[in-house]
Amino acid sequence: MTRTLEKEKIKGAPESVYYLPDFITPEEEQILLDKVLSAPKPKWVYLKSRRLQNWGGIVNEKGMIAETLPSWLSDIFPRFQETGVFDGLDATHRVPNHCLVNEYLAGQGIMPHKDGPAYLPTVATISLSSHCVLEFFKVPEVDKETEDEHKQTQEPEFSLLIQPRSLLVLKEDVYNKYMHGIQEITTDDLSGGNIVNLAEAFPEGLSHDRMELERRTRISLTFRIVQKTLRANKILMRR
Ligand SMILES: O=C(O)CCC(=O)C(=O)O
Ligand SMILES: [Fe+2]
Repeated sequence: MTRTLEKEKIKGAPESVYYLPDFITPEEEQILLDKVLSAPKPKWVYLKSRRLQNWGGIVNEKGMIAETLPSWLSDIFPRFQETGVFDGLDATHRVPNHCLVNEYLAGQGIMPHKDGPAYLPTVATISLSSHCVLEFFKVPEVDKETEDEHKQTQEPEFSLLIQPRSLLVLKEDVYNKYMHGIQEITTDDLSGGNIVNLAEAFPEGLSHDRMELERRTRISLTFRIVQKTLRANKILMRR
């Protein structure tokens, strides 16, 4: 049965958040993990609390010098299309042209942030290997510096338990008006943080002895559409 985004709304979360458990199979998860982990060493960019790979090009303000995504990433596009992940965007932009791979060891995370105007406001994330808790903070329209100060003192407005093999889709309002982040901790307490999708994340039910979840290494694949792209040959000609 085809699952569509419309059926995957979460009670207690804004309209534009969708969570699809078991979007890929364990076999597909293993293939993706093997591909990520066998990428050439220079493909990894090391940050203080995670490492990442850019596929499709490097995004900057001027635009992205687009490279075709490898087939091990674009093989999932038909499933995105069946599910309607990128529907509603203008017709020239229905498939992602960029994939950011993030790897978090247990205890690593990402500061609350907005993904920003370089991308169209639909982002689709597939998770591999470990869960995480993604926290959402609503921000008034303020400049970047203020946002940074804002986050630490605030409780999240809502959180999502993101299980391995799931797909998370953030669109419109939640993309534009909320920041999202992952705390730098090794164990998640599922009874805190206002996690609104526990029923979806544990379809078989949640017993009390499972209120704490220990993190393992998590790899996430975040597919996005970069609006401004440049062709490599044009850049060379301008030099
Ligand atoms: O790993 C994730 O699920 C979130 C990644 C993220 O927010 C980003 O790269 O902008
Ligand atoms: Fe993000």
